[in-house]
Amino acid sequence: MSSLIGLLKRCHFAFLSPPVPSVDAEAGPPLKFGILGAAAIAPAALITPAKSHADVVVFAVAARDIKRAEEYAKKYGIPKYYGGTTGYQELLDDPEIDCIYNPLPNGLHYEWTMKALAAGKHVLLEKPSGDTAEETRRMFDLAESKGLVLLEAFHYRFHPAIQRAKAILDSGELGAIKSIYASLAFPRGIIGGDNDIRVKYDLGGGAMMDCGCYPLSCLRYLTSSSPSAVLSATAIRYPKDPRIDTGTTATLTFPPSTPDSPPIEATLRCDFSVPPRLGFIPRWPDITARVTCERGSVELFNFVMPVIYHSITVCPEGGAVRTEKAYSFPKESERKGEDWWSTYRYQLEAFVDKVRGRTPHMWLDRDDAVANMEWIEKIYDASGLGSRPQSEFTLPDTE
Ligand SMILES: NC(=O)C1=CN([C@@H]2O[C@H](COP(=O)(O)OP(=O)(O)OC[C@H]3O[C@@H](n4cnc5c(N)ncnc54)[C@H](OP(=O)(O)O)[C@@H]3O)[C@@H](O)[C@H]2O)C=CC1
Ligand SMILES: O=C1OC[C@@H](O)[C@H](O)[C@H]1O
Repeated sequence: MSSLIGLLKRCHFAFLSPPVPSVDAEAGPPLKFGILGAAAIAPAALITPAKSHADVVVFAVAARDIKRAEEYAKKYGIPKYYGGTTGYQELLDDPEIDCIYNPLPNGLHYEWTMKALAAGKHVLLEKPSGDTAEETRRMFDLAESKGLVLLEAFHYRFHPAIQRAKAILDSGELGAIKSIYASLAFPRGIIGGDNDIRVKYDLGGGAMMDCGCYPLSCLRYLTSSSPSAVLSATAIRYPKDPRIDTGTTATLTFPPSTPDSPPIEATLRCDFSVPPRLGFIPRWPDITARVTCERGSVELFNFVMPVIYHSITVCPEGGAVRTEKAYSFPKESERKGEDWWSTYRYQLEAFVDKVRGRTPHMWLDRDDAVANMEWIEKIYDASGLGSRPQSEFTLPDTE
């Protein structure tokens, strides 16, 4: 019962009504964020987390349709909105705005991140960072040349749960990693629909892009490396457009985790449309990272949305099985956070720290973002679907 109450409390504060910090009269003006597009993810990923961050104000939103922008701004208490064909650019040109949140479809990440950086704004960029690794390289080149912060929003990495799982692996308690499995798979009907950006090839759709980027990133994080090869990749093709995968399963190898151990065998699974068992029994989402080591195993259930509920099950060979939870960091680590902080709230803390010149508790850098895109492309190559189309956009003064 107490764990159910805990879950409800965490969800309430994380996604509905977070505690609002008191105003610090000494503090300077907060960072002003603008949102590109009236996107479905923005309330969870930025608007609500911002309410509990004293140094953040969601100041403006732009949508292609001004009415939609106005309604969205009103609904979420955003003071300013832009709309129409010039709305996105007007938002970027607003001199009051410091940071841009880019939750546009994947195929538009590159163009609008380049434009945002060119306008001198820091960018929190939704995952996956672009359609190709080349796009990702170019975005980071521009950010670096302008001294701006650019972060691929792999929010799960900022949460204590995944960091605890990695710390267990890194501690050596279980020995070298032998094999690893990571999955983000949803039952049919939760995500998608024929008009969803996820099934639009020209917008960078596909399950490997949308969901698969997480287990890939997770495999890379937990093994502290990138794959050495894709052994196999099988895509379930979307009947209405066979260039789109609604699910992909890939087997990969990773370099050995210790000098005298063999290469790691890895399996990645992603799916946004898992059919019901026997055609009618609904399935649970599979949001798991499972690692088998020389002397035991560790499994993190729900590495993507751990604030709702997660469990870290450690099975040391010959020892007692234990289950850990990590909703916040241990007190002695002096890291910021509360049990109800979502992955997005932890991420926002880090992003603001970086913009303010402080050292964030966790960061994902250029190499990480580029490597993830490279291996997404390699998995698509191996499944026969090929990369999503690279943007044809060129920024007038920089290319
Ligand atoms: N971090 C996370 O947990 C999640 C991240 N994401 C990522 O966020 C991004 C957006 O996802 P989501 O919010 O679900 O998507 P939505 O479809 O809700 O939002 C995308 C936005 O893009 C704008 N847009 C601009 N051009 C187009 C176009 N040609 N077709 C469609 N939309 C267009 C729309 O804005 P307008 O209002 O101007 O019409 C729309 O609001 C993706 O990159 C996705 O991978 C998604 C879900 C979860
Ligand atoms: O980023 C995401 O996280 C969870 C999924 O629901 C979603 O499709 C994806 O875009």
